Amino acid sequence: MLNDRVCRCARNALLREIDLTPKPGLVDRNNNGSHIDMDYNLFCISIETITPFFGIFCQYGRETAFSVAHTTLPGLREIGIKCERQMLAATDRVNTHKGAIFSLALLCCSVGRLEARGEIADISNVCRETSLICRKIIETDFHLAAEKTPQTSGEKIYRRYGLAGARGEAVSGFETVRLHAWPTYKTSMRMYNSREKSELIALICLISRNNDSNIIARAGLTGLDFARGRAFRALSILEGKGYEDFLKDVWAMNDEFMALNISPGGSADLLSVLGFFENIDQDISCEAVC
Ligand SMILES: CC(C)(COP(=O)(O)OP(=O)(O)OC[C@H]1O[C@@H](n2cnc3c(N)ncnc32)[C@H](O[C@H]2O[C@H](COP(=O)(O)OP(=O)(O)OP(=O)(O)O)[C@@H](O)[C@H]2O)[C@@H]1O)[C@@H](O)C(=O)NCCC(=O)NCCS
Ligand SMILES: Nc1ncnc2[nH]cnc12
Repeated sequence: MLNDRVCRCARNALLREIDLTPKPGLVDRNNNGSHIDMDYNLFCISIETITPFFGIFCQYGRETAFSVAHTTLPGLREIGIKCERQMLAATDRVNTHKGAIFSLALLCCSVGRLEARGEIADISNVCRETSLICRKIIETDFHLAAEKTPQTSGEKIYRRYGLAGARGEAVSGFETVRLHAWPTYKTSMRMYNSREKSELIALICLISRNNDSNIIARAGLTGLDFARGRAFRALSILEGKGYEDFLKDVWAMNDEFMALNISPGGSADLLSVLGFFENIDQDISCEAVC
């Protein structure tokens, strides 16, 4: 897959995420969720700003494909920090996609590494490669930096609760997406033949299972427990009463999350990861057929 196709896969995944409406507590086409500092247009500006970097992440993966995976993370992070800076410059310092940059950068780099070695860049291989790149990230970011004053939400949350947030998800090879949201999405696509309905069901599945550091940072473990339980309840409504009742309940969830300042930003990023999975899955099947 050419670097510009990888860029398109990542950009499309980010656009599908921001376009999905409703999304409890999150920015969408209808409202800004639990956010006073960002809206739909700002996310679109952010997406166009960071998109070119996904090709650079992929090219970096091609150039370091035969290096031991975890030794390439510092170099990838240097590019990621430049990308973050461009994002913050474009958004007047609002953090729209810090987590999405991290997750998608790893996936784009993994595509480059696999293709440079002549291996197929399917979901399973890309997730395994990402896990190998991040193999030492918990040790280096948290344990070796134990004396360092925690600066970010993730560092503070790990220090306090032992939950690894975005890093933990990457180390697991995006297990919450791979083992839960992606199968749920594929089943929903077969049942409803609707990408929008399937994306929303997958998002609620993610919220029900994800240890989202954004929720913890804003509403503590109590907020995380509430959000996960509330998402499970919406899924049980889907199973028991069907999609229309589920959708009504998700709109109610949005009001409840906003009242509690809950924003599942990490789950929104994992929905972008799911969109990236679908795009590379289709690209492979397309290449196979085309
Ligand atoms: C590796 C880093 C990204 C780690 O950053 P941090 O130490 O902060 O770690 P986390 O808090 O764990 O995660 C950072 C962001 O990742 C998203 N996230 C959270 N939990 C999960 C999860 N379980 N799975 C996946 N992703 C997760 C989340 O990002 C989204 O939410 C942000 C917007 O929400 P908001 O509440 O507005 O956030 P704030 O502005 O911080 O709060 P307010 O001030 O508004 O109240 C947005 O970022 C979304 O993307 C987490 O925020 C990082 O340290 C790093 O290394 N970056 C530089 C290197 C780099 O980019 N490398 C790329 C190649 S490796
Ligand atoms: N749609 C969204 N709303 C709020 N935070 C997010 N982080 C990633 N996507 C988001």
